[in-house]
Amino acid sequence: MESSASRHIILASTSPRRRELVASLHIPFDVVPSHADETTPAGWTPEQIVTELAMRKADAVYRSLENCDRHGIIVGSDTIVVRDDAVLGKPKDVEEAASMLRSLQGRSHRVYTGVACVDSLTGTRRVDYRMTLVTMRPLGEREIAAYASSGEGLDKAGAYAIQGLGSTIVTGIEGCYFNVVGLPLSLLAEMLDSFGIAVF
Ligand SMILES: Cc1cn([C@H]2C[C@H](O)[C@@H](COP(=O)(O)OP(=O)(O)OP(=O)(O)O)O2)c(=O)[nH]c1=O
Repeated sequence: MESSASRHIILASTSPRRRELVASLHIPFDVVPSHADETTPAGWTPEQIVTELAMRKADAVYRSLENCDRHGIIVGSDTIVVRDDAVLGKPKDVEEAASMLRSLQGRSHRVYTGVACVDSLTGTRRVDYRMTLVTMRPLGEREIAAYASSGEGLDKAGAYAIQGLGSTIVTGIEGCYFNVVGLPLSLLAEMLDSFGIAVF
């Protein structure tokens, strides 16, 4: 069996943000969306949720590529927003987006992203996560309604995008910015290094 995958990433994601972030590493990559089931049992901790879902996404692609000659490190990732003990995923509509924003404004919350890497040749796997603390300024009802209906947060955990118009409502972060956007690049680089792939 060959020891490690070639210098190539297979991104198990439909997210255009993750694609852009991986591109910034200048490592050749391609994208294979995973469509893994993203439900988890009640009572799981944020760390459990993001590490399990990141691995589910990478593993679904690993299994779909069996007996195929595409090789590389398969990368799966999952992001959630946690307010007190409530886990916020992506809102289902503008109304739910508004209610998420109402609960996040004027305070801090945590953003967790899990990252899983699976070597397509050996099946060797690793998973880890990062957490970033994000503070949002107070928002009035009119602002909440206007931002929610802009649609920017509809496909994002917590119903906002720090990298977009959401940048104007976030007043501070503690931790990795890229973790909030969906892929902590310093963690990914560390994990790739452990598979023998140096970023530079
Ligand atoms: C909080 C926040 C989240 N997000 C995004 C990152 C993730 O793409 C998304 C959370 O959904 P995920 O389920 O983690 O990912 P996804 O469905 O977009 O893509 P895939 O599962 O195919 O990889 O929210 C931002 O882009 N900006 C932000 O500020």
